[in-house]
Amino acid sequence: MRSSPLEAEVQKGRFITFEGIDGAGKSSQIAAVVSLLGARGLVVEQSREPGGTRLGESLRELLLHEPMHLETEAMLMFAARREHLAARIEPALLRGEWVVCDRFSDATYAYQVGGRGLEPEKFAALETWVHPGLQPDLTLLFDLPPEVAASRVASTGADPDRFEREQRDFFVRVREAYLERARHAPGRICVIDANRSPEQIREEIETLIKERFFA
Ligand SMILES: Nc1ncnc2c1ncn2[C@@H]1O[C@H](COP(=O)(O)OP(=O)(O)O)[C@@H](O)[C@H]1O
Ligand SMILES: Cc1cn([C@H]2C[C@H](O)[C@@H](COP(=O)(O)OP(=O)(O)O)O2)c(=O)[nH]c1=O
Repeated sequence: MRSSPLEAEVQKGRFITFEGIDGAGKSSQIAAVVSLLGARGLVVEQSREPGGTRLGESLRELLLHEPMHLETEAMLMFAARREHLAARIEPALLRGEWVVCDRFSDATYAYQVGGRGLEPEKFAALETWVHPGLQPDLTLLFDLPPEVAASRVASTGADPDRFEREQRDFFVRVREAYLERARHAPGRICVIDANRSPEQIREEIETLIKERFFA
């Protein structure tokens, strides 16, 4: 028996992504959103890019540590994403589950187009190839000055990867590309001022998610 449009709507899974330059503070906020959704009885699939599958995690290792041509980098990001979509994201959404993902294609636009200088047409061709017609339902873009983000990354004491070792102007370009992408998709991408306390940010995100999905 076919479900009514209302039932179909209720059963439909939602796709939420988190974006921002390295050190923006996404990680702990993702955990808060996952528990907020879980507390509503929703089944939530949490993942990250590059990664999310065994193959994707192997590609992540290469992407984060192995020097490579910028087009190789862009294509490997999308190769990992293709696998991730097929193996996890699309099946979860079809089951009516919610997917919360640390980064998606906006990161490729920001880092590879904005940061590295990949031609936007090449990015658009890959995006159309890999996920035609699919975009997140909501993207939370954590925005803050690169110098603040860099000092947060440094304070973790962890060995910086290939991206985290980039200089300030790289992150200025990445940030600008993210904001440009947000200007083109104002209904999907919400810009969050990430240069505030974790509590203030969490409150804003909780309100936003309640208004967007549960009002
Ligand atoms: N709002 C915040 N204010 C100050 N420090 C923060 C904030 N959010 C996160 N941090 C700290 O900054 C560092 C990077 O945060 P993280 O969540 O790993 O960033 P991301 O996942 O965006 O790279 C961590 O040490 C974290 O504790
Ligand atoms: C998904 C994606 C990530 N990246 C970069 C951004 C990050 O520097 C890096 C890994 O992202 P992330 O998991 O946020 O790093 P960390 O766990 O260290 O906070 O990959 C791209 O350059 N393009 C992409 O498409």
